[in-house]
Amino acid sequence: MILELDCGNSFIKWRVIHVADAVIEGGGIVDSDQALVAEVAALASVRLTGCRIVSVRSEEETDALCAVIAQAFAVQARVAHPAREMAGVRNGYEDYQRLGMDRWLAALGAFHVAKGACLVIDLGTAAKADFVAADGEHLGGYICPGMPLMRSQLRTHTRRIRYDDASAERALTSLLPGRSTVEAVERGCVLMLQGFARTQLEQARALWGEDFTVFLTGGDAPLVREAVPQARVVPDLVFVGLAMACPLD
Ligand SMILES: Nc1ncnc2c1ncn2[C@@H]1O[C@H](COP(=O)(O)OP(=O)(O)OP(=O)(O)O)[C@@H](O)[C@H]1O
Ligand SMILES: CC(C)(CO)[C@@H](O)C(=O)NCCC(=O)O
Ligand SMILES: [K+]
Repeated sequence: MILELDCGNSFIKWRVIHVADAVIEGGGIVDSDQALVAEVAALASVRLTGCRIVSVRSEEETDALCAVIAQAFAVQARVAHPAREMAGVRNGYEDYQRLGMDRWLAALGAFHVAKGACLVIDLGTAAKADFVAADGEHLGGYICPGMPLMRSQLRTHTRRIRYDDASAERALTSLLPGRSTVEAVERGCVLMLQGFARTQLEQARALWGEDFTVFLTGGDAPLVREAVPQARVVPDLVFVGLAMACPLD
């Protein structure tokens, strides 16, 4: 069994899979290295033979996580690194090392699955879109604040926007104009995300007509599902790319 980690800005997504057949033994989402070790160790009969990591955190934080993994499970983690070209995809950044590894791996995974032009929309702490043409050329993409950042900016920079998580969740049962602060903010931010997703779709149409695949991933993907009904929702798209970048056996 191997441990796979997608280390985002706010959360670490983890899963344990059997290498031979990729059957998933367990998984979860945690907000600290310590919680990660506790959850993985709690998985019955976990015997890890390897670990692969994609991280958008600093080198120091990523190294510290690798050390924690080595200590807890006696495996040396493989960390995915930037590449100019991989699996038929050519990195579109002027400086390929600057492209976020989560974006790069999601693009690799998407092109591998689509076998043609594709648009990846990844909604996490940040909202990201990336474009890969049919010949594998990564055209670049867009980065915007995601739902958590939009919400916290409003809370931070206003005096009178204050509400709790439970009422935030209740507010999203509809997207009608809000009749309370929590409804107005939560629904407004969801409409921003949906607008982001629709605009990316327009860009893809302008580039490729109807001949492309749209992928939707990230923790907040469900919030825009209806706005882009043609999208394939693939929550583990980054893991698909991670397996390609860091093969283990
Ligand atoms: N079980 C969950 N735990 C935490 N967040 C969740 C969960 N399910 C959905 N979410 C949503 O996912 C969002 C975070 O998404 P994600 O985990 O993809 O972010 P991230 O990887 O930390 O950020 P980024 O990819 O931008 O670095 C939060 O806004 C939250 O609303
Ligand atoms: C945009 C984020 C923060 C999203 O996780 C990540 O992909 C990242 O740190 N990227 C580096 C900057 C860039 O991709 O241009
Ligand atoms: K991520």
